[in-house]
Amino acid sequence: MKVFIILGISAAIAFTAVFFSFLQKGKDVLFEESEDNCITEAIQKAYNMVDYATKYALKRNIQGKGIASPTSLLAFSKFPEQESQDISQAAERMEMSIQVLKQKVCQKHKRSLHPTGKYGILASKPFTNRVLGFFLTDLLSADLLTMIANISGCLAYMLPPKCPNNCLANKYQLITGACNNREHTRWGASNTALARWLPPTYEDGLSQPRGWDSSAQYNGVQLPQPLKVPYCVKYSKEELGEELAFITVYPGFRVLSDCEKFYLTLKLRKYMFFFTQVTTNDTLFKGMDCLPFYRSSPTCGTGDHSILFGNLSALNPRQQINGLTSFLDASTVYGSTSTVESKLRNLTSEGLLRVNSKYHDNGREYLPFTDRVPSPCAQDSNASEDERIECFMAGDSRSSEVTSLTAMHTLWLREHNRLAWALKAINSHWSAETIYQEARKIVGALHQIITLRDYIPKIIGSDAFNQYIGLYKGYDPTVNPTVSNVFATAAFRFGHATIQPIVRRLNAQYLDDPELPSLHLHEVFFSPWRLIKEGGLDPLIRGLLVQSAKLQVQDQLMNEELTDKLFVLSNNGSLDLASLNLQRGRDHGLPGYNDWREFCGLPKLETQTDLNTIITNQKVTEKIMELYHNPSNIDVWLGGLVEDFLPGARTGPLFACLIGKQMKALRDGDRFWWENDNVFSEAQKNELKRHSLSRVICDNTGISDVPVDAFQLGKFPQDFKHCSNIDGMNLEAWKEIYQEDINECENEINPPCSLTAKCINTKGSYKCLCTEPYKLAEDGRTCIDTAQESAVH
Ligand code: HEM
Repeated sequence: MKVFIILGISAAIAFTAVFFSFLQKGKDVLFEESEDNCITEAIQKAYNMVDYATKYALKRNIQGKGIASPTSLLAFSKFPEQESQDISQAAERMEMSIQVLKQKVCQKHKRSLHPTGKYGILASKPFTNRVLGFFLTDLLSADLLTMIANISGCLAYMLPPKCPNNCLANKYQLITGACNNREHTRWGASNTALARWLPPTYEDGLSQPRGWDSSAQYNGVQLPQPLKVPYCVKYSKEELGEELAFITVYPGFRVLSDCEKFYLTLKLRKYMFFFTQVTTNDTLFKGMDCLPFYRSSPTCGTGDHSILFGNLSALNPRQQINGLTSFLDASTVYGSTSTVESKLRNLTSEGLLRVNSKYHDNGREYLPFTDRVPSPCAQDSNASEDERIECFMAGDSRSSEVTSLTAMHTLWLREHNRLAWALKAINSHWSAETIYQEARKIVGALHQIITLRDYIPKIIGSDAFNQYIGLYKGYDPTVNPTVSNVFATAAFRFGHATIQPIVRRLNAQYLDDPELPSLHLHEVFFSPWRLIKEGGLDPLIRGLLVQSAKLQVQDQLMNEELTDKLFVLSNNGSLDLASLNLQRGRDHGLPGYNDWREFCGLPKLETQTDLNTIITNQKVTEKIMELYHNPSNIDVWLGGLVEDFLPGARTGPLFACLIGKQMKALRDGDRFWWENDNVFSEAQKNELKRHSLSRVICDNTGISDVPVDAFQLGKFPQDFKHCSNIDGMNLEAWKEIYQEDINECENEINPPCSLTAKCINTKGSYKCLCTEPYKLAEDGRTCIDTAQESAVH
């Protein structure tokens, strides 16, 4: 005992000495370097700015009084949960410190500029001759740099997560998606950087978006302002329908939400408003100098502050955080962090998700309301002041963005609870945790099946599906499933061209209902009250089943509802989804259209004639060339969107390639993919395959007739089937044969182990153990002396 006390005291002394020397060193570094208070002031200033912005600016934006502006609504739908906020804030503090230090004239420390210096190397792409200021590592000591990293909290988020190695963690995906890959534990996890398939193109090589510097030239010309781009895609004519049902849009929406969400960066940096100046001709945005645009938050250790985490050769340009898990694991239903998950779960029930305690839909559940009140969702103008209907809460904060999307979120909440009840009925001995996890696992598998089997082939066509995705050959731990930046920021936003501007609500005969007239899209933005007070889920879902998705025509890509009226709840401003998409691509440093075509092995397009080989509508190519002058300058979202479709597809070759490659990575790099060995039993897999979105609708709404394939547009009644004829899974395959465990060791009459061995009971069996120097004999029940045994031999 004494030994331990002495050791303890020595350790304490040693620790204190190290601790104080560290503090002293830190103090020296901070205060000696900053006799003129230059550095400490700069850091302090940066921190104050970030903390102020976090506390007030964003909050004010989100919780303003009166009718919410489009920007507040966008902010609300992208508002990060606490854990993600902490990470974003750490990264912001770090980046802001560096920015302030860069701007601050620390003459005493400032060395001569490096005309071809370290930034010069970076700036070679595309601005070799730009002098971007003195290099910061020349100015700050390594100790101080590490200290800034530490103080900001960034270092902590760069360490690999600890992976639990217990039975539960091996059976069910962690809520954050971490540890799915045992070696690369952060692959696909929430709150990590989006993957880069091509190096980013920032103007300064690190973080400045293309087009920020209005004098910068690309292939001899300036890039067009994003607000000019709706000119190429916007239209206001009557709708053209296509042969897919409008509901096709919503799995897409779900996939995206499963995959990524960007956090708002703080409204501080001057290039917040980069390239969104409104020109005098923009009648739509009259009276506004610029459209607000929040940059996506950087991840720790990238962008301006990457210099802190390595030498120059390892410089790390700005990367963006993905707040959700990358995996198709239904994180839109369950959340991507344990904090959100525990808000969504009903922890006192048998594995259920929480439901709305105030409102019901003909006896069926609604999503619970958000706890971030008052939320910015629109209110019924006929309702009294105190009868507020807040935004809903789901695994993804965008669940209230459009009423039809809310309906789909609600459908999956109900499916989880339906499964949980059914599993409990089959396996009464299961704990609440097992029921919750098993139901979650099934819902995750259904998301995977519906996405990959029923949805993606219709989007990229069967040829591209076979080329880029193909048959499943098993889990490949070398594949990184992390969602790529180009997928999130460009390719998967093809969906914005498939949105109908009208939302229909239909009665049980699938006819327009005079009580529930059709609505314009802008009338259903952030309006959960419409769901609750205007007929619930069923009329909306019927509308999605018989209304066609919008046909994508090259000169009619995005309706005015999305370009002129995005998130408009009153006349206090507007957003435009087309320019947001473009700006986002530049904010994320996406290379241009031709770079991505080359990445996919598609020929580079040099001239308008080349463009016309893949975009048959010449008026469109003319407009594009008028804006961009050179095909290489085209922003990838626009270029990919206007390409002619592949046969049987809803995208052209570029987006088919990018979506296909992403889907393959999401499938092959997922250890918990439903088809992987030992994730489900063979019997369970066979049952899962029988299920479909149509069945989910039948089981969770009052709708009695549906098409067999919910995505294929059909006419009622001839193309519809009664729900009793729609196939679905039989949960008996999840029945666990439970036998009460018999403790064999208690059998005194016929003891399983000899008297020399110790008997240990195990589930369904027993073990006989011997202690040294004895070992178990071949009969498995007697202990023999090893010394005697070797003497005999
Ligand atoms: C009425 C329907 C829709 C509306 C109002 C809508 C609106 C938005 C908005 C405002 C953003 C954020 C823009 C930014 O600041 O960068 C966004 C992002 C995105 N949208 Fe849509 N969208 C809709 C449907 C879809 C569909 C059908 C798809 C795909 C099939 C899709 C794919 C994406 C993707 C991949 C992102 C980026 C990821 C994210 O921010 O979560 N959207 N959408």
